[in-house]
Amino acid sequence: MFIEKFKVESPNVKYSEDEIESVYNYETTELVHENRNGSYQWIVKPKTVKYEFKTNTHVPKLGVMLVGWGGNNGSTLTGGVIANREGISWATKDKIQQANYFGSLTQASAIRVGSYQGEEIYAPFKSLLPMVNPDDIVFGGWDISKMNLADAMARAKVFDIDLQKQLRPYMESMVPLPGIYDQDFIAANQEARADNVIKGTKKEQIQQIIKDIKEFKEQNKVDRVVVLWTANTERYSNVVVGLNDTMENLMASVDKNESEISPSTLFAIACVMENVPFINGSPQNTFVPGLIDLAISRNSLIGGDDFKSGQTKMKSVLVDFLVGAGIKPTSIVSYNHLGNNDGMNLSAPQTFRSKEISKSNVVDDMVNSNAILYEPGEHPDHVVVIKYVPYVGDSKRAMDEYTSEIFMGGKNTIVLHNTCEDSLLAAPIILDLVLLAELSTRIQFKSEAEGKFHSFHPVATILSYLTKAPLVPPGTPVVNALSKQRAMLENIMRACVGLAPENNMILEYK
Ligand SMILES: NC(=O)c1ccc[n+]([C@@H]2O[C@H](COP(=O)([O-])OP(=O)(O)OC[C@H]3O[C@@H](n4cnc5c(N)ncnc54)[C@H](O)[C@@H]3O)[C@@H](O)[C@H]2O)c1
Ligand SMILES: O=P([O-])([O-])O[C@@H]1[C@@H](O)[C@H](O)[C@@H](O)[C@H](O)[C@@H]1O
Repeated sequence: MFIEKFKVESPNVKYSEDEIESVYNYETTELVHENRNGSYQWIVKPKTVKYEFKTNTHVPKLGVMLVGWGGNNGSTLTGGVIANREGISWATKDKIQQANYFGSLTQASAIRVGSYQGEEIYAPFKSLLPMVNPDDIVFGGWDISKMNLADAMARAKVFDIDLQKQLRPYMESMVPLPGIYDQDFIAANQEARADNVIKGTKKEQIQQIIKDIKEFKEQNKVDRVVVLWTANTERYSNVVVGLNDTMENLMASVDKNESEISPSTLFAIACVMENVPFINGSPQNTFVPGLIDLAISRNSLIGGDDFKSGQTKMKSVLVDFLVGAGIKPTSIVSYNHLGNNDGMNLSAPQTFRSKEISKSNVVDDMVNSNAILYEPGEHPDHVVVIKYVPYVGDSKRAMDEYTSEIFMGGKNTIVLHNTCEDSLLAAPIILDLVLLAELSTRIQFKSEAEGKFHSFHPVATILSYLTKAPLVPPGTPVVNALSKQRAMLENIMRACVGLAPENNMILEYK
């Protein structure tokens, strides 16, 4: 059975006008490696740590500023939210289609809250904690192309024509602010698009971005702003001692107008300086060490990298299943072609390399979790191929082959074919990223050992379910397995309302 909402009644949860307070017993373990009776043993000690959470329940009016607003993802998300907000339906060759948020974890997935009279009871994921209603989001942003959002939507060729016609009046007045264009960081084939750029030094560009954010916030009377990069994939920035390895060096490099500071890092600096959450939806290393340093020093949320939308999302499920089942993936080949502008930008070796990295590292945690299957340092052959084929447009054609070793020397080969508009996968993920980033800034918590409440670490690991290459605080583990990432997110939100993690034991029926 499905219920729309629920309230937790527990001595550990208190609802007030301004916040939800919860006390949560975090069940974990402590390991020791000790010499017992002359031989070293691993001892696992269950440990309970008491945490307190406070979630501010005042949901802000949220402004979302997209870098790359006029792109396929940016125009598709903007149009999709408008269609949902206005209740637009449109004719397709099959039926009259209603707007929906399918593909969004926060808007279209469910959680199990328990059982009632022998029936499993589920509720919307978004019913766990008060979240921004996406219909209320005010969109804005920047693009190096000055095309308005209605024309950009037509250029993207993602939405059905009848939908585009109905959306055009809402979108044609939306014009992106000038972006920061640096031909050294994206493919040369993007130059023709760059007719809407901020001139000046890198420092002046940062100051302009800060000014844009302040004016957007004032003009639209929004309470909070989240900035998300859905602009083109850049090449990796060189990380150099003295250039961008510390926040002092990074800021000094900006003052010296150092060429190696990328547009995405400039946007990130502006956002950190304004304490505006910044999320990187692309694979490049926007978050050079100096930027991470700066975000931590100012406790300003940063998250990324690279939306996890299709092939990689599937990979982080399939390899988790195989390794979890004791089957040994030995060869993974991920090929796709697509014909959108992203594909055209990725046709350059330096920008493709950024994507190849983010798409290749996604199996590391799963492989490293099982020494029965893999010797130290052993890993599957893993190849990523992306080709640009203009004719198919945004309709990405992904083909994957997974070969594994199975029982008694057997081999198993799984082949997948996956076709859909890439932007229809990415847009709901962008929505989740900005909604969860905003929510996480309203949560404070502390353990029994800590004197005062604090926010999550500014490097927002909580967003990892939505990214190919999760950005994590230095020295902390990267988890890519999709089920673990989703469970982490849901269970943290459950803890905020005093609910235990979903352990799927349902002992009551055993
Ligand atoms: N399924 C997906 O679509 C998917 C999945 C993962 C990651 N991504 C990443 O998301 C990003 C956007 O994808 P897309 O399909 O919308 O691409 P797109 O090329 O359609 O849109 C990118 C937009 O950014 C603009 N732009 C480029 N550099 C800019 C800058 N410095 N400042 C402001 N605007 C700039 C371009 O003019 C373009 O309008 C890409 O980096 C892509 O790799 C997409
Ligand atoms: O998310 P995913 O399907 O693994 O990866 C996708 C790539 O396969 C695609 O070629 C690229 O254009 C998209 O930006 C996205 O990164």
